[in-house]
Amino acid sequence: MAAVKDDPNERDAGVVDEIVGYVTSTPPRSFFLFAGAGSGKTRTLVAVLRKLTGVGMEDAQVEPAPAIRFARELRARAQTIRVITYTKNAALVVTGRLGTNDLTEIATIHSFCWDLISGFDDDIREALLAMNADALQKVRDAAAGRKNGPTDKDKEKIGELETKAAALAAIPQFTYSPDRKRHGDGALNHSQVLALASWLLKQRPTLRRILRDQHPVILIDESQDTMKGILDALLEVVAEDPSRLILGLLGDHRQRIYLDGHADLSSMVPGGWATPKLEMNHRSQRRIVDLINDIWDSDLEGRTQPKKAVQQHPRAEKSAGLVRIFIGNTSASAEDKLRREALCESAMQAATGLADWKPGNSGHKVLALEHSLVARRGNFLEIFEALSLLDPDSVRPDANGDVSGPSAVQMLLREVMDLADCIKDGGAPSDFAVMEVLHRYGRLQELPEDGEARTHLLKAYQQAVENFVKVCVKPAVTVREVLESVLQVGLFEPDKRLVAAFNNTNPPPPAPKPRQPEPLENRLARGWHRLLESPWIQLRRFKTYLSGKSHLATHQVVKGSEFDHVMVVMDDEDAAGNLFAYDRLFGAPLGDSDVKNVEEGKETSIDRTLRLLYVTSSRAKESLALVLWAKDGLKALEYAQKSKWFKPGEVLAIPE
Ligand SMILES: Nc1ncnc2c1ncn2[C@@H]1O[C@H](COP(=O)(O)OP(=O)(O)OP(=O)(O)O)[C@@H](O)[C@H]1O
Repeated sequence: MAAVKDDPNERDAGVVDEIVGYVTSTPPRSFFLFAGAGSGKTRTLVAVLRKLTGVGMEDAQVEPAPAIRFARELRARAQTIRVITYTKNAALVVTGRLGTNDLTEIATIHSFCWDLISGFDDDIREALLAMNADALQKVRDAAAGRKNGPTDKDKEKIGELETKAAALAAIPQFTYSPDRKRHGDGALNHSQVLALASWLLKQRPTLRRILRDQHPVILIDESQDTMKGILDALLEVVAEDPSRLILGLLGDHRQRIYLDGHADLSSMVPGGWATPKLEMNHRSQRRIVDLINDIWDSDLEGRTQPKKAVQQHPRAEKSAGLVRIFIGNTSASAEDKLRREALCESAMQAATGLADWKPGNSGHKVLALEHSLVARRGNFLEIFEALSLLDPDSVRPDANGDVSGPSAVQMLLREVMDLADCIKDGGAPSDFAVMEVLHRYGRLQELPEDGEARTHLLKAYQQAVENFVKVCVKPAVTVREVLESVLQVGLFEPDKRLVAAFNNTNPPPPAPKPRQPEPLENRLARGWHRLLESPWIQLRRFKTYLSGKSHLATHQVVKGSEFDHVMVVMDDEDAAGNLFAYDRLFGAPLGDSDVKNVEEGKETSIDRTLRLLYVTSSRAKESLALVLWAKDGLKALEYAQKSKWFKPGEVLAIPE
């Protein structure tokens, strides 16, 4: 026992038992676990679940009696502990580490909410009708308030909502269609399911009772980003009978990056709750842990969020780490920025002596603020822009890994790409590999029964594959050229929209003027044209990016991940929108809306950007390069040199 107590790496060793104690004590206590970056939340969560359920603890020497009793009661009452994660991936990680455990259910908030409400079709209908009636009332009130009476738009909206009410009243059954594959009146999407669950939890005592009867403990990971509405509803259920439902919130307010979450969850935690804390950062070297502590602890003009937080400690053996910040003027051209960012990577290679930092090497992760900035850095901007015109929602990878590109181009991204994978180093692919791909997509199963026709088609396939290989290895080959070899004999089954676009020889319509609306068909026509004329190689790069395997990512998507070496590119000029403003963390004056928000005590761009910088910087285990393209590079450089965030020698100009 003494050894654990004296070991600085074990300063959080008692937290698991502390939490188990809160859950199993009489009366039990809900809790908020302050768990900072790299503090081992998942490990803590898994250890708590093991102890509470006894599953996976069979070899443990002494099992505390209250925990044994608690597990026995769960089983006797057919109850489970419910764990809500932020992403599907996080649910898989927790399930994987926990192993088979019939006393826990781990899933995302959407699954949790749907499990809770599915089957209650009458209640769902009533809730949807009530929400629709609220929306209708708002539009009617606004229309009634107009000097010249309701506008045509008001009338149209009122008509739409009335029609929707009639349609809702006629739906017998509701389903959840998260992947947007099922359509129809009764198909509910992500946000509807969340809104319905919080509405029903607030309005239906029976549902609250069912929840308590099924799950006496609900643990929510990443609670700082969990949708406000659901969290509020659950807090109300707990307040109604604190001994029958225990809520355990795991979170780090410094890492809140989505606007769905509560602005300051930690200060909303009810008085009687326990607030255990994890103080270790097991992930990063000391230099990085010191930096993120200092980032959070800074007094910046325009900051409204409190500095309240647990100071983190690195592991004893992680006493090193390297940090650099490179600063230049954002007026540099896009090409110049890319070239000079590569010089920053080389400078990191020289400073660390590691080939992982070689420009373009996948040993380090490059983070840009926006997907199109990533696409430019990854050299797939043309494809990215073309596909964004076709379906903007399907091209931006999210933390769930659910995004797979526009549905009309799936054949290119899956079948054709898999066939291209058979070509090794420009040589002819093996017949076996090609057959395997054709089989995977059902093409061999669909061959005609008749022997002659079958042989004929197989020969045509063979010829098409030969043409395909020849085209693919050509430098600068376009998507159109590659597609031609596939479409000629119908090697795979294409989407009708893809074929129509391929056969369309009309020139594309011109791009609209900035901020002018564009008819959908024009946008699609431009997207198709651009896609077909783009370099084929870019489609591969785009696919790698979508799958999360690229060495490039956006700032937001890497939440929860960790990498040995990280480069964070900060460029307000390039990033559309004014939610974030890195310049202002380095001495640039506040914007008008910031000044107004400070006066009103509301969140500012400084608050949001500071949290994002906290998240990105804390992903690095060994070394971290911050690259700032500032409006006034010289001023920002001077500011950074004086800032307590950096040590002498860490602040450099971006090499020319
Ligand atoms: N008790 C521990 N001893 C040693 N290593 C640990 C311990 N707990 C966690 N780690 C390691 O530290 C790293 C960070 O852990 P983890 O990813 O679970 O942190 P986290 O709390 O989820 O962080 P974040 O909120 O920043 O994503 C991982 O590599 C993990 O394996």
